[in-house]
Amino acid sequence: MTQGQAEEVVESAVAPRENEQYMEDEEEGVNGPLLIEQLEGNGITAGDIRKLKAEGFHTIESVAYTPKKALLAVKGISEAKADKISLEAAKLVPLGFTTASEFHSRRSELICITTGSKQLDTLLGGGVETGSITEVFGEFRTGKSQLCHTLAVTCQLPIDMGGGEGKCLYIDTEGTFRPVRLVSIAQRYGLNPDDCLDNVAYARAYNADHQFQLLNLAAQMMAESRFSLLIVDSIMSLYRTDYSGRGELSARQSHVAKYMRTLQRLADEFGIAVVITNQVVAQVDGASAMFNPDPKKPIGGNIIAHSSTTRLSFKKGKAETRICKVYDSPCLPESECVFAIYEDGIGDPKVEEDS
Ligand SMILES: Nc1ncnc2c1ncn2[C@@H]1O[C@H](COP(=O)(O)OP(=O)(O)OP(=O)(O)O)[C@@H](O)[C@H]1O
Repeated sequence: MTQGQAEEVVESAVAPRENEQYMEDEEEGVNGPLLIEQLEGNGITAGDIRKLKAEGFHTIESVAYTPKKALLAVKGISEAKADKISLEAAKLVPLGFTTASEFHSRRSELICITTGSKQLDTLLGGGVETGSITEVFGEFRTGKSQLCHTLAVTCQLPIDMGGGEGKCLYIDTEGTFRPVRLVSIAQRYGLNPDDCLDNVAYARAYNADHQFQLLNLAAQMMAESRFSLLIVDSIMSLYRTDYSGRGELSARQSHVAKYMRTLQRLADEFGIAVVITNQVVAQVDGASAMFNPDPKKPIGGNIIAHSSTTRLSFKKGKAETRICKVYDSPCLPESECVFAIYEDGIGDPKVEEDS
């Protein structure tokens, strides 16, 4: 890439919220979510809006998608007011039936974010899909965090380069985020490393409750500027330490369910891709444990299984190579591919030259 091309890429990548295209989109009201302030009027006051925002409702979509019970839980919102808010939100956010063809055309507009590997992108039907949750699970050193680091950069690229033209929000529960990795990856794509780092909002989560509270802040930030990716690396590690033993299992799973539901809501509301990583444990039950010499399964049980849209299993390969298998997906076959981890992020394995 020439210096000129690189500058062009940097210019059109994310930070430019002021970018003309974004402004045009905003003026026409396309693409972005509807800000909660637009609900004011028709008996809904600025004070009501403030109360909703304090509880993490920053868009009209967020109130339209939430159950009435959650609106009633907002301090100072009466039953009549909750009904009014739901009614007004439903006028602006489509909640009814649509035809399959209209849904199909909407889905074809979904952006996929490149993983950095052509083979992995092909396996995923273009890359990591926006509007849904992708779970990546595998043993330690299988490249889960490396993929997250690569996506944190590629999500900032222009759409025609496989990006999402948005910033990244990175929730790190294990302290494995390394900004220096983003610098090398940014250089690979000709992005300015400083801009690239500025476009990643990073938070270290210290316990499961804090991990949840961060989503509230995330919603606020997403309402204020364009994000295309939210990463949680890794989803279950704090739950494993904060909830121990069978006695706390039910409380843990209900907290996880609420967390996953909020992630999906953010994906729907802001059209972002959500990527979560997960650990694995030895599988001691079932047929696969009998026939597989080293069976492993992701943790989090049915809650994680049902709320992740696409589930990918990572395994170690030779040297820097890793194997990705589609474990569960609503539209991808159960196939696999090989990718590799390099200093400049995820890529395709180098073809060995014949000697
Ligand atoms: N700068 C780099 N250049 C090339 N490979 C790297 C670099 N940094 C890390 N790796 C490779 O990435 C692998 C670690 O991957 P990653 O950190 O994504 O693991 P993980 O699957 O997230 O594991 P864990 O569950 O322990 O966090 C290591 O095997 C290492 O060889």
